[in-house]
Amino acid sequence: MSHGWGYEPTNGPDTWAADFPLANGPRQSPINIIPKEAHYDPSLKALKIRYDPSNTKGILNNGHSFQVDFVDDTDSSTLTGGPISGVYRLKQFHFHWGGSDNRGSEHTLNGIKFPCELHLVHWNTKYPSFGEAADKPDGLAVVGVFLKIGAANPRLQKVLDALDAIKTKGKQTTFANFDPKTLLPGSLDYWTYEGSLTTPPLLESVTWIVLKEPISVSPAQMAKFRSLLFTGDGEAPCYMVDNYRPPQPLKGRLVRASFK
Ligand SMILES: O=C1NC(=O)[C@@H](c2ccccc2)S1
Ligand SMILES: [Zn+2]
Repeated sequence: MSHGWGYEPTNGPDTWAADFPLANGPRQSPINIIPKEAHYDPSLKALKIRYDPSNTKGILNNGHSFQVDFVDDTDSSTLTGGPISGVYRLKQFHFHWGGSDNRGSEHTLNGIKFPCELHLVHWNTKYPSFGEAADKPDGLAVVGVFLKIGAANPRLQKVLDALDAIKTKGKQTTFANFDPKTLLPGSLDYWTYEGSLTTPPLLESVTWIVLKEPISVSPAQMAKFRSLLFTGDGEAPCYMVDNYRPPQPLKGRLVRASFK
């Protein structure tokens, strides 16, 4: 029985193409962002992000990361403006991180890896649901935020304090009234490019919006991320670390900047 995809040597990113041929597609993510090679586009609009904390539904260890899910049956938590047209609804946010502070992000900046990267996943309401949007070229928009080692980030703490209750794969717990906007940096300057999901099925449906300004995270807070397990109750424990896909070939794509 073939074990599912993951981030170990036997099932990690280098093995995904066997089951998910899109892995070698023309618009794969993440990428290495080289600011000097990005094209400033004055026609890019400012991001408009409006989240309703009461939409927070819960927090789950999905065996690859942990995610905070949101009620998405109305337009109360949305992303508009920026490089996208129409209204995209917030579905969930999650993170990718490393086993030590020198790695963990999916996107890199001039080849530099950050210890962690936040992804806020939104789907295009021109489609009836996330599931319907997920395989359309304009189906999803993910806002990526780099986390940089520094002072402890008080905005992260409520999320990290919930992790003790979801240590193993499949565990979920109540999590309410959280405003993901509090996790965003002061500047909403961004780079944008057309890409994909960074996990199988690697669908080429994501308009990526990567913020220029990182938010802070302390070494102790990073240790909290690393206390989670990839494995379920009763399985030999394997710490949830290095759950990131490395940068993929740009294949001629343009990376645009919303700022000079
Ligand atoms: O930005 C991304 N990060 C991930 O883990 C991928 C994903 C896959 C399915 C649902 C939501 C996100 S796409
Ligand atoms: Zn992600």
